[in-house]
Amino acid sequence: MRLDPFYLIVDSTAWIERLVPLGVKLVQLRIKDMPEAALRDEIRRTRTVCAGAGCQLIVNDYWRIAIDEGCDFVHLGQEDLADADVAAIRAAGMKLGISTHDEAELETALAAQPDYVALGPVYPTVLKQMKWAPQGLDRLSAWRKRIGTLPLVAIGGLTVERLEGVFAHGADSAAVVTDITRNPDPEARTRAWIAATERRRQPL
Ligand SMILES: Cc1ncc(COP(=O)(O)OP(=O)(O)O)c(N)n1
Ligand SMILES: Cc1nc(C(=O)O)sc1CCOP(=O)(O)O
Ligand SMILES: [Mg+2]
Repeated sequence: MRLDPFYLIVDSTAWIERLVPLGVKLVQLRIKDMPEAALRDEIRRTRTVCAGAGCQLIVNDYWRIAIDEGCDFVHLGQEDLADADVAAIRAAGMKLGISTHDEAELETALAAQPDYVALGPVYPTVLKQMKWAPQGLDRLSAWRKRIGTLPLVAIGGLTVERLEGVFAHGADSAAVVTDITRNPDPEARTRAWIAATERRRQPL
């Protein structure tokens, strides 16, 4: 499996309706603290938008709802994974991406036979408080050596200007939130990400 080199992460269908039509091919819906009925509605609407745009949707955290709604890819962190029924995720035919922040987490993730692993935060992030110091680029290279050809996602503090560094150190895909959503012109910044990753993009 190949991941698009530009991995957008947003917290609403509204963002997805706004940015996916620009040419985004890989997006994660990462919603926190929403009542279940509203969450289901967001996932359902996002799924429709992504299907129409030929964009791979990855649902963060809510693997049960993702199964119910016929989604085909979920992302889980280590705590999510500990509570999840990976066999049920697989039985539903879903792909699974897993977060890692240190070697022990990487071993736990690999034991679940994921479809990608994410390493973060590569750079400092302002999105959420992290208990890990920034990993740095050499850590990406170490992950690349350890995981062979398994897709590797870099996340945390990424910007257009930092892309070449993460790809040169072994990342297949670069995940981003605030460089786009807190940019004064999110559409222009999305186009800049698409352009900067164009030569690494392959048709889905
Ligand atoms: C691509 C990607 N990498 C890492 C994360 C973080 O997942 P997690 O550690 O479960 O934290 P939350 O995002 O759920 O707060 C991610 N979502 N996506
Ligand atoms: C959601 C998330 N997970 C991370 C991890 O390291 O697991 S870093 C992160 C935040 C990414 O946002 P930004 O691109 O704004 O830094
Ligand atoms: Mg999570």
